[in-house]
Order: sequence, then C-alpha cells, then structure tokens
Amino acid sequence: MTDENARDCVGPPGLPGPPPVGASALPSGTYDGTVVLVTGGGTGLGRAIAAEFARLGADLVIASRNADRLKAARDELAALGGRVTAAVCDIRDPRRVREVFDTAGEAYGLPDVLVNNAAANFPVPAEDMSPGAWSAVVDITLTGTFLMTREFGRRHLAAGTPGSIIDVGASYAWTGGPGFAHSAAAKAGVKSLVETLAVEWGPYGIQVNGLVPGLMPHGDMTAEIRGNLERAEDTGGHRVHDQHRPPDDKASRQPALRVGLPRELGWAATFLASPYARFITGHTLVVDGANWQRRDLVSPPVVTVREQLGRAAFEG
Ligand SMILES: CCCCC/C=C/C(=O)SCCNC(=O)CCNC(=O)[C@H](O)C(C)(C)COP(=O)(O)OP(=O)(O)OC[C@H]1O[C@@H](n2cnc3c(N)ncnc32)[C@H](O)[C@@H]1OP(=O)(O)O
Ligand SMILES: NC(=O)C1=CN([C@@H]2O[C@H](COP(=O)(O)OP(=O)(O)OC[C@H]3O[C@@H](n4cnc5c(N)ncnc54)[C@H](OP(=O)(O)O)[C@@H]3O)[C@@H](O)[C@H]2O)C=CC1
Repeated sequence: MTDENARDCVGPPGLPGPPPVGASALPSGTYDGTVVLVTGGGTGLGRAIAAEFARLGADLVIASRNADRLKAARDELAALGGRVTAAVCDIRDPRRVREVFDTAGEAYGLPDVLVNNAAANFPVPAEDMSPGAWSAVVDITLTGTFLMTREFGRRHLAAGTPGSIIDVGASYAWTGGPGFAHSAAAKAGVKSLVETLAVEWGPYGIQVNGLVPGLMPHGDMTAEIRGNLERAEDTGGHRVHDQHRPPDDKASRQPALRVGLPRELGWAATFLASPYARFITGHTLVVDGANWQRRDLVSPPVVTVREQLGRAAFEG
C-alpha cells in the first residue's frame, strides 16, 4: 500500500486512492509520434495532464503567458521522456494563437491533440463584478478556448487529418456557481462548444470532449482559489488536502472522503484522446468522486456569497 492509500480513520473508508505516480492504464508508447498541445501546461492540472501524455511518449507544446513558469515546467516535463516546447501566448490573442500552432508545426508537426486547460477565475459577488472582471474571465476561459479550438480545427480540416480536443471544464457548467458567475457562465459555454463541435467536426475525424476536475488542490493554485478552499476548511470540514485524516475527523466534504489527485485527471485525459476512446465524442467526463451530485437530506442554512467572502452587507 502506498501512503496515499493508507487509512487509519474510524468510519467509512471513502474511495480508494489511485495507483502511484508513474503508473498508467495505457500501453507504454501509446503516444509515440504524437504531438500534444496543452494550454496552461506550465502549472497545476495542465502540467499534470501534460506529464501523463509525456510518460506515454508524446511530444509536448505547453502554452501560456508566463515564460518563467513555462520554462520550469518544460524542464520538468522533458525529464519524463519526450520533447517539450514552451510557447508564450495569451490565448485571447488570435494572432499569438496562430503563431503557437506555427511554432508547434515547425518543431514537431501539427498537434494531434489539443488540451484547452487554461482558464481564469476568482471569487466575487456578481453585484460587485466590473465589466473588466467579467471580460477577463470569460475572454480567457471561453473565447481563448474557442480561438485555440478554431485554429486546431481549421488546420486539421485543411490537412484532412483527424485530431482530438479536450476542453477542461467545471461542474458548475451544469449547476451554476454562486460567487463565480463569470467562470460558471464561461464553463457552461465551453461545455456547449464541446457538444456543438463534436457534431460539426465528427465527419472530419475530429473528436471534441470535455473533462471536468473535481476538487484537486495543487501548489500552483492562485491565492484566491486556495483561500476559497481554506474558508471551507474553517467552517468545520476536514482539511481537504490532508490525505491522512485523523481518526476523530468529522464528515469530509467530499463523498469520496478524499480530494482528487492531479494525475487522476491526467489519466482521464490520456484515455479520452487515445485510440481506445475513438467513439467517444461530445461527452464531458467528470472526475470528481461524485461531488457535484452531492445533496444533503436536510440542506444547511443559506449563507450569502457576500458573507462567505467576508464582504460588508449589501446596502442597495
Ligand atoms: C473553488 C472553486 C473552483 C472552481 C473551478 C475553477 C477553477 C479555476 O478556474 S482555477 C484557474 C484559476 N487560475 C487563474 O485564474 C490564473 C489566471 N488568472 C489571472 O491571470 C488573473 O486572475 C486574471 C483573471 C485577473 C487575468 O489577468 P489580466 O488579464 O491581467 O487581468 P487584470 O489584472 O487586468 O484584471 C482584469 C479585470 O479583472 C478585475 N479583477 C482582477 N482580479 C479580481 C478579483 N480578484 N476580484 C475582482 N475583480 C478582479 C480587475 O480589477 C480588472 O477589472 P477592471 O479594473 O474593472 O478593468
Ligand atoms: N484545481 C481545481 O480544483 C479545479 C480546476 N478546474 C479547471 O482546471 C483547469 C486548470 O486549473 P488549475 O490548474 O487549477 O489552475 P492554474 O491557475 O494552475 O492554471 C491556469 C493556467 O491557465 C494559464 N492561463 C491563464 N490565463 C491565460 C491566458 N490568457 N493565456 C494563456 N494561458 C493562460 C495560466 O498560465 P499563465 O499565468 O502563465 O498564463 C495557468 O497555467 C482550469 O480550466 C480550471 O478552470 C476546474 C475545477 C476545479
């Protein structure tokens, strides 16, 4: 048993932990000769997704705005085997988006797989949200995803080659996301894009799927998203990033009684883009231990978004 699987608590055990880092359900070399472009591949979940493709032989292009973070990730990912190119790009800029595909093409050829992972988010009550704040999140999360997708689609349609797109989403695409009106609306748009383009481009051999992580803490989380998790911990839940819950722990906030590990998302991504998932398209796979379906028999009292964020009462 690995440490992550160890359990010393009283009560139900929750979902078992995953296999260790480096394990894979897919045959070694599944992605040999394949080019995978991951936006936001320099941090967090994007880097974890990129790592699983790299372990299976892919050549990688990671793209985002921050050159330093990209460089650090490039070195780390290159140590896993394949070749890695870092491309500085703001996915809101269609010209830079075209240039990233040109760079990828010159280095390795047209990417076979596009993972639209880059996104933006911060909690803010809707009534306090400026037009600029709305646009920043929607333009990165939805429009940036569309621009990357359009470029990938155009090039594959022109070349007559198949491809696979994975759009990283969020479960509040279905449920709404109080405190995250911009991000929830953008992620709902992303889910819709998946469903629309799977049909438009299926005839040309292009798969389009969504992939939704549950709560998957990691060291690159922005202070505000991390703060949101810590507020939840302060109100009685167990410390969600502890893998070893103490025996006297109260109920976890996840039905799985644990959070997700980034590599669990990476494994799902490598499956969705693999030859074993060729007939799966237009689907959004949720990897969250059923957290988004959780309902209590008796609902807890409503706490306004303003209160949750520690903001003064709204005075009209
Ligand atoms: C816990 C539930 C999680 C649910 C699942 C989803 C998770 C995620 O999506 S996690 C991904 C989070 N990662 C990131 O957000 C990384 C990238 N983010 C950023 O770069 C910034 O946060 C950004 C979104 C603000 C974008 O940067 P940039 O384009 O440089 O934007 P500006 O700094 O110029 O700001 C634009 C606009 O937004 C207002 N604003 C910025 N931060 C906040 C804030 N924390 N609260 C309210 N408003 C904010 C800023 O004031 C500008 O507005 P105007 O001044 O009105 O123009
Ligand atoms: N972590 C979690 O628990 C959850 C995450 N998600 C989703 O998972 C995905 C990854 O999130 P996570 O890893 O946690 O967050 P991170 O903040 O680590 O990643 C966001 C990435 O997007 C990049 N990015 C942001 N803006 C732009 C831009 N304009 N152009 C290019 N790249 C950009 C950032 O790089 P840079 O700053 O260099 O541009 C960064 O690498 C997102 O789609 C998020 O919505 C969904 C639900 C839960």
